[in-house]
Amino acid sequence: MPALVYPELKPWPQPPETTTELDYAPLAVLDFAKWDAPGGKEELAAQLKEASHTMGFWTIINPGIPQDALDTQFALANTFFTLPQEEKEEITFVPGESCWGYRPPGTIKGTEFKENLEMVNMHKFTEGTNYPRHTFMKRYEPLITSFQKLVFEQVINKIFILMAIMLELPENHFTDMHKFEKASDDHVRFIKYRTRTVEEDKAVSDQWMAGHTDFGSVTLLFPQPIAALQVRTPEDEWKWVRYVPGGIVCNAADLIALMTKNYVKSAIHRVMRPPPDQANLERMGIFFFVRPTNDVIIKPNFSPVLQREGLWTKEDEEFKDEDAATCGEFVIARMQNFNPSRTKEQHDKEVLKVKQWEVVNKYI
Ligand SMILES: O=C(O)CCC(=O)C(=O)O
Ligand SMILES: [Fe+2]
Repeated sequence: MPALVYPELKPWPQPPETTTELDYAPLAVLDFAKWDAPGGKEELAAQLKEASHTMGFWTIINPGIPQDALDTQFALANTFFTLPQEEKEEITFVPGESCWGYRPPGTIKGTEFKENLEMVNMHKFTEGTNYPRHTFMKRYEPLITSFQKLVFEQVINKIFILMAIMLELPENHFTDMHKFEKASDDHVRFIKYRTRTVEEDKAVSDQWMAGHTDFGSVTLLFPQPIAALQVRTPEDEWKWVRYVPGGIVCNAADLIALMTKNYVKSAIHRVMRPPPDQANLERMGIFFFVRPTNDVIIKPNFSPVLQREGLWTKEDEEFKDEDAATCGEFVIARMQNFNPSRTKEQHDKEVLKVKQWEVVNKYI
């Protein structure tokens, strides 16, 4: 058991669930225990079709990740954030250049207030990748990599198989574009949110992270009970994302939306002050940001579903691979374009052009 192999890791006791009645988003709950049952995959694909086309968010239960493996990752995150500041800052984000390593609390865009979060981004540790890593993280490489591989096999590959089924494509259509062993910007993020007083939060309209979309294909948020995440619904309302015990919250992101002509929605989401019974508790988040491999060309992917929906056009048919951007180029351009010290207004005005694609950063 990993926890016994690394006794020095400080456990992160998960706080109790909120008892506050919140205005929750109606998110589909996909039960992966049905995967091998007759018709199970088809049933799950139908659920994902509806969820990804409307909310862009869904929850997966019974994902096949043992609780002790999750507990160990939370303990790793907790131990990392209690390191002396200079050790955390050994590898630090370079704004406009890279987002690997640690990001200390910054100043909230356009204000004099400090963020209440710190984060660390860990690129997957695969052959041939040479991204900077903390000495601390290197010590735990086998633990980190075995967890990431397990999540890839048990959850990520299955999401992409379901997406292929729902779009009436061969099952390997999206899994061929997402390979753990191949170069891509797949990474895991740990975020620790500290509490703030009512007055401090009031000054920032209770917002802990501005509304945004994610850059890649899909993002996973591992189970944690503090209510803080909100999703922007198709009706343009903010709704809370409900914690489902053992459930992994998933959202679709920009690249999968581009490839499916926005059939799959890249949902805007944000993080807010938790309800009163949880507002005095720190929040630890562990995320898996999944991105296509660097060589994948960003282009509209044909699907009979898109065709029937009238989303497939003559231009899509005539799309030329030669002048198209790859996912590697796209992700680098977006990462370099992201400058945490830039104000929301500056970001909003900018349209980033990556070859044929135009992307607007949405910060709301
Ligand atoms: O803390 C959360 O639940 C969401 C964080 C998030 O959206 C992000 O890091 O992109
Ligand atoms: Fe996000």
